[in-house]
Amino acid sequence: MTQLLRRPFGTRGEVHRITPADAGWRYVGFALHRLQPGDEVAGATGDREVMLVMVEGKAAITAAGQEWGVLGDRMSVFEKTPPHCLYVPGGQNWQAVAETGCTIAVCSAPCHGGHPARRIGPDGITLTQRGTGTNTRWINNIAMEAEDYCDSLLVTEVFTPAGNWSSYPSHRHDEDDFPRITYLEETYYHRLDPADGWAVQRVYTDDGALDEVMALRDGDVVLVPRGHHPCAAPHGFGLYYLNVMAGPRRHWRFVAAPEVAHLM
Ligand SMILES: O=C(O)C[C@@H](O)[C@H](O)C(=O)CO
Repeated sequence: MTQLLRRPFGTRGEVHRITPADAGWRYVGFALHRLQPGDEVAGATGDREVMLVMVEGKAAITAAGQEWGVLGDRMSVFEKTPPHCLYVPGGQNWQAVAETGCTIAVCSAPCHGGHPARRIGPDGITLTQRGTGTNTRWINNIAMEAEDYCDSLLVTEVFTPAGNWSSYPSHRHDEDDFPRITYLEETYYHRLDPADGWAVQRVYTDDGALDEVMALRDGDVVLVPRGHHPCAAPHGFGLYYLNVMAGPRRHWRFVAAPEVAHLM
């Protein structure tokens, strides 16, 4: 069975690489680069579209035959300011040269050639409250359904205050039966504040065939191939994550877990 919890495999350069082949699924790819000033990273999109997310720090970006200047602003995700991102369609090259220490996420999914390269954020991304009480969390929609920037990628950031839950009430999006539910694979890139903290994510199906409860550390990635996927941040530790979802259609429709359906 695919290992769902992925620790970073390095501290500089590429530290995560999730490919569909490695994950045992068909759509979502996720890589993460941690660069020092002057470091370079480059890629070719091929038959996939890519969303470059400046998670932290600044880098000069060239992509799709254009210079996009220095992208990035916040030096810590916990500043909670909106991210600078760049959408790069299939069949293009991209390159980033770090201006400061920086963390760049490369979110990818199959493309159909429908969208041009473009900057996304920080303008137009507004931190928005979702949920109430201890289920309050704060969302930066980078490219969800309402943002028609991509062929198949859905990308969002979530800030879960210490002591709260998110991706909750538990829900799944693992069947292709639109409009009731859509099939979307998903990755979570997790960060903790302070960084020596921890949080918890459970990935489980209604029949219990999949049921994993994972202790998350700063910088971990979790794969959600199916099932419900709630997160909890303990008192004292704020949780940030970057979600990437993709599937055969670009709609996020989910079904609640039976035990929490009344909370929806
Ligand atoms: O609402 C949240 O707390 C985050 C979720 O939207 C998350 O992106 C997810 O669970 C997607 O299915």
